[in-house]
Parts: sequence; structure tokens; C-alpha cells
Amino acid sequence: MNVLVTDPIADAGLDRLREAGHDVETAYDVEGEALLDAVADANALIVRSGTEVTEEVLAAAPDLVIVGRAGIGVDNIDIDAATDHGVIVANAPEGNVRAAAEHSVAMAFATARSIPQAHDRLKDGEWAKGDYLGTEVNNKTLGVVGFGRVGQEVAKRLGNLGMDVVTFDPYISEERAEQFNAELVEDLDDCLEAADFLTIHTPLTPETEDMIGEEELAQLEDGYVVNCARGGIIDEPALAEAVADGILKGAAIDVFAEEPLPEDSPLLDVDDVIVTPHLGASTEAAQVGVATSTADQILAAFEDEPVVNALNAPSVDEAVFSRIRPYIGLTETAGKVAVQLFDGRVENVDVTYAGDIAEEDVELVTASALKGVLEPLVGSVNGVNAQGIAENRGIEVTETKTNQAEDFQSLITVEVGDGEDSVQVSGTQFAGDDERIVRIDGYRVDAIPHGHMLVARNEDAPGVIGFIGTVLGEAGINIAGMFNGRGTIGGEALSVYNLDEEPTDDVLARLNDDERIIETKHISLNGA
Ligand SMILES: NC(=O)C1=CN([C@@H]2O[C@H](COP(=O)(O)OP(=O)(O)OC[C@H]3O[C@@H](n4cnc5c(N)ncnc54)[C@H](O)[C@@H]3O)[C@@H](O)[C@H]2O)C=CC1
Ligand SMILES: O=C(O)C(=O)COP(=O)(O)O
Repeated sequence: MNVLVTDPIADAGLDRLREAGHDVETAYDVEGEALLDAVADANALIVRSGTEVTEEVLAAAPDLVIVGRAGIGVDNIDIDAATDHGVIVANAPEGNVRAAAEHSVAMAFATARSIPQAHDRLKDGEWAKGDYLGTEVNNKTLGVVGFGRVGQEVAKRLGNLGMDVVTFDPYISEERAEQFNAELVEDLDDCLEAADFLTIHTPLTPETEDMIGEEELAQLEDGYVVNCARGGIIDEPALAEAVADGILKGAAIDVFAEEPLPEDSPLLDVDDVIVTPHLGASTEAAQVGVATSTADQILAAFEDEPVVNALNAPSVDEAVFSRIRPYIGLTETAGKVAVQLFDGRVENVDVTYAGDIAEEDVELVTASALKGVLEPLVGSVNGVNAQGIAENRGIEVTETKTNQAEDFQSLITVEVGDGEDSVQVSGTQFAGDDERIVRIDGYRVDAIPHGHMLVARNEDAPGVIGFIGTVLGEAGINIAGMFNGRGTIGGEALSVYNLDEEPTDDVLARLNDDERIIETKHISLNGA
């Protein structure tokens, strides 16, 4: 497989991919047409914050399976577009958390003690001792906006250095805040009022964009602001002005609305705003951590294993995956059989899980049923885009769980219908990877789903099966296996044939012309 890396990541990640036999190409700083050319044959793309992964980039990469973000923030990746293209987006949410937290703490101290300013002057030969009277963090209040992984680590560290911590995060519980000795406040205003130091740790979202503007900064009077989260959350001109006018004592900023090099940012012109070029994640340990984690996500995606940090695909842990794995292919097959037997326009897909499988997290299995149903209709479908494609086509998807699995340990039934008619196909998995279709529309069968199949509904009368065999034989089509299921004796029967070749339209017409045959259908499971 081809892995394209467009932002620098640690060798440990690149080596892991190469050792697994993949071609890894690095193309740092490519953009525009060059990026579109570079992704053309990529199966995986690895980025940090430097590459914009747009709809255009995704459209230029028809073989792309996964975008790996070697870090946390994914605001540079169009996840909805990736989902539409069936491309997994996975980040590495753990590796750089401590690095970002430590940088935030370092920046808080650096602004509170004017370290960069004093450093510059001393290097210029000036002993400016009298100009700097700093602020201690001890006995001050830290306001943390966004109490996720990084926010919590910052709270822990600065809490241990004598600060009281208040936090504003509408999506966490009071208990969570208490675990870190932080007081959860209801409004951003309460946080701003209380804080001497404000530190931002939210993602950049439509909700957080420009969340801190002139009014908010005014409430922090005489305080300090630290932003090592994302540019765009704080209004840069408002912050520059608040610091320049002495409303705030200082600000420490690692991230900018425009990167790299925020040439037009007024923050660069204000002495008491100290800046670093998006260095929060730049430690050796963090870079090894995110690079190896990203490589692992990519290897998992290539192997059809669960991508644990996938942001747009159902994901389960290894233990659950090993239990549901046998049912993923089976359920896709049941979906493929059902949709080929169904004559109407598919309006609903119902997947029923019976027996042991009903105890599991089956989101991935349902996605595979949808893949089976939808792929013959719309082309490339996978666990990432299956639900979205179903939604776009107005197909209602339901999951039912029951402990009634007849004599089977687990039985999965995929039903496709249009509100009036429907087709049901049930499958099970016997020991040793032995997949079977065991019910079609309630008829008991025992069919090995494979290659070309013929499903016939016919009168349960002497000679019908012989007739079908003769017609196939005359056409030179070998029957590899045959399974007959019937309702009542002399009533209707359903038989399933595994064929070595595809039956021609003529063969199907000959069979369907016989009055004892209600209908025959060719099912293709090539690749299954
Ligand atoms: N400067 C750098 O190099 C680095 C920057 N980051 C950035 O730091 C930020 C935090 O990362 P994590 O802690 O891992 O993310 P996280 O997802 O663990 O935490 C984010 C928190 O923000 C909260 N939040 C979301 N919307 C909010 C709102 N409107 N108001 C208040 N809180 C809100 C969420 O509930 C969540 O608890 C991200 O923007 C990430 O990209 C992370 C690592 C390095
Ligand atoms: O992980 C994040 O969110 C970061 O901001 C780190 O960005 P980077 O990987 O250094 O471009």
C-alpha cells in the first residue's frame, strides 16, 4: 500500500509502516496541484496541522482508505467530505497531551515573568532588571476553558503550583471537574470574572470560533491569557488591543488564525504578547507517541481491523472486535443476497441479531449489512459512509436484538423491503469460519454463500429439481452444491444452487418459462 506523509512526523512512525511492507513517501510542504498529484495513488495520508485536507484533496485520491492525523486537532480536515468519500479519519489523541499541557504551563510562566522580553534585552546587552515586576501564579485563579485531556492536565499541574482552578466546559460533569480539584462554572462569564489567568483548551468549532472577543477580554482585567489550543478561538485584533491598552497584563499565544507565519496578525506587534510557532506538540516523546499511534491506525485500516481512534467510523475495542469479526462478512453477504432477491426499491433495511451476537456492540456489523445491500446499488460503500449513504437515499435502517436464535448460537437476519414487500435472509456461522445462509424468506436452507448462486422458488412437485438440473446441464453449467427447502409437502419450495459458472439470461428465461417454477434469480457473490 502507498502511504503519503505531507507533514513531518517522527521516524518511528515511518519505520513502523515500512517494516510492515508499505511504501512510504514523504512530501512535506506540498500544496495546491502538487498535493492533488501526490495523493492520486495514496492509500493512506498522514498529516499534522500543516495540510488542509479538503474535499478537493479527497476527490483527487480515489484509493484513499484513511487520513491519519498525527496529533489531536482535526479542524484542518473536512471530515464530512471524508465520510462521503468513505475515507476514515483517525487522530492520535493521547501522544501529545502532556506536551501541550507543559507548553501551556511554560507559556503561563513566560508571560507572567516576561521571560522572552527580558531575554531579548539581555541578549541585546541591556540589564533591564528594573523593568520587570512579574506575577506569581501562587494563590491566583486559573480559568480553564475546555476541560478535556489537555485542559485537565494543565489544571493538575497549575493546581499543584498553588492555583485555584475554575473551568467552563458545558460538556463535562461536575464530578469530572472535582476529580481535578476544579470548580465547574455554568457560564463563560463566571470563568472570566474569576480568572487571573485564562487558558484555552477547546477544539476550534463553529461554536468556539471567536468565543473570546473584546467583551470577554475586558472581564479579565489585569489578567493573562494563554492559548495553546487553536487560532480563531480568540479574536486576535481584540486581544492585541487589550494587551496594548494595558487591560490585560499579557498574553501567550502558540496558535494563530493564519498559519504558518501569521504575517498580518496584530499580535506580533505587541510587546507583551509572547508567541511561539505552534510548538505545543513539539517534544520528542509526543512526536514519537503520535507518529507510532498514527502508524498503528493506518496498519489497522489496511488490515480491516478496528481503527480505534476513527472519528467517522464505528469503532470497537479489540476484544469486542474478535467476537463480532466472524459476522461481518456473513452479514454483508446476507445483505447482498437479500438485495438481489428483492424486486422493489429498497426503503428499509432491518438487521436482527439473535442469540450471543445480540449481546455485542453491532454497529460495525450493521454497517456491513448496509454495505452488502447498498454496494450493488451505488458502488463503493464501506463502514465509514454506509450510514450516510443510506440516510441520503432515505433508507430507514433498524437494528433489532433478541435472545431467540432457534437452534443457533447466533443468527443474523437482514431484511430489505419497501414497506409492502420484503425479503429476509438469515445467516449463521458454524465453527471454523463456516458461513451458512440458513433461511431465505422463512424457508430453511443450508447454503454456502459463494460465487454464482441460483435461487429458485418452485412448486414442490416431482421432476422440478431434475428439470432445473437438466437446463443447467444443457447450458454447460456445473452444479457445485444444491440445497432444497420447502414449506408444506406439495406446496411451494425454495432451492439454492451453487454454480460454477454464471447462468445466462437464456438459461434463466428457460427456467422461468416453466409453469412449475415461480421464479428463479441469479445471485452473484463474486468476491464473497
Ligand atoms: N498547540 C498544540 O500544539 C496543541 C494543541 N492542541 C489543541 O488543544 C485543544 C484541546 O485538545 P484536547 O484536550 O485533546 O481535546 P479534548 O477533546 O479532550 O477536550 C476539548 C474540551 O473542550 C470542550 N469544549 C468543546 N466545546 C466547548 C465550548 N464551546 N466551550 C467550552 N468547552 C468546550 C469539550 O467538552 C472538551 O472537554 C484542541 O484544540 C487541540 O487541537 C492539542 C495538542 C497540541
Ligand atoms: O495535536 C494538535 O492538535 C496540535 O495542534 C499539534 O499540531 P502539530 O501536530 O504540531 O501540527
